[in-house]
Amino acid sequence: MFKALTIAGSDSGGGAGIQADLKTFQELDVYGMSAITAVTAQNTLGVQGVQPISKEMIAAQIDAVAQDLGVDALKTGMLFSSDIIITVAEKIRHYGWNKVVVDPVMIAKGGAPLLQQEAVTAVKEKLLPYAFIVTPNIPEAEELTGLRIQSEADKIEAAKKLISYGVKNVIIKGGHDENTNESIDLLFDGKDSYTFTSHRINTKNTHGTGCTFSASITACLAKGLSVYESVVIAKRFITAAIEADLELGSGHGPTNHWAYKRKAGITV
Ligand SMILES: Nc1ncnc2c1ncn2[C@@H]1O[C@H](COP(=O)(O)OP(=O)(O)OP(=O)(O)O)[C@@H](O)[C@H]1O
Ligand SMILES: Cc1ncc(CO)c(N)n1
Repeated sequence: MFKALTIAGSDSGGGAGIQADLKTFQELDVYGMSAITAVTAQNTLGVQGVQPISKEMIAAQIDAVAQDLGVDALKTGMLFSSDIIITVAEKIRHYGWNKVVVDPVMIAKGGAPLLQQEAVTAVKEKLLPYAFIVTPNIPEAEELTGLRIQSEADKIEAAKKLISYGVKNVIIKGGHDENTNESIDLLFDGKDSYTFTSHRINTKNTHGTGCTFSASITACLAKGLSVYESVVIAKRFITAAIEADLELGSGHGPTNHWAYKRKAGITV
């Protein structure tokens, strides 16, 4: 039995955040647990409200899981404020967790802020030193490094800068690079870089792609796979989920979390 924890925000619409993470853990045969950092009122059209949870309650959720169930790997998603980031980083340090996936969530697809601007420094200084892998999209990598990313060489430069903050591995996702008909993710382990390429799927239903991708990596790390192997599976999982996207709601619809398992011929 492998167990994974997500420390992230709730998306009432079910396509991103905690809900996407738990669905992904389940599909990859990993027992999922959660510590909710904020509740969002959200659907495919946008974010209608955000209510952060107190840092005491976030700490209590993490302690409850750590002290009874145990954690093989964890991911962080929406953390919203510096206070929450510091609380989470302190718990990661306290429990000595090292399979830590940091998805530096900043802005929802519709443009709503999920991280306060003044909290970016806390992500860099307080959280990234504990990250085994950080999974920014291109705008997030630009914000964290202050660099412009337009080419593969730029991605490597940005990844090197992120490594200098104490992260072990970096994957810069290519979902936002609409200049190509491919979606290219670049993994850098501090020494070598590897690219993971899929054809660009023409759909507006990409709500929660980043959450789903980082949750897949977390589930695979929990099972004991290497970072490279985990990214291979995560890329297959997210590509299948976007290919079989769900036409739900009238905005950016969710991806299909059960597509990967169905594709493998596993039906219940
Ligand atoms: N249109 C697409 N076609 C194929 N793959 C895609 C597409 N959009 C995103 N991806 C893949 O989905 C994963 C997540 O990338 P993306 O850059 O969309 O993350 P994100 O912006 O953090 O997502 P989120 O909307 O959850 O914040 C990556 O593996 C990326 O290559
Ligand atoms: C709660 C939450 N976390 C992350 C994202 C990013 O997709 C979102 N839209 N909502």
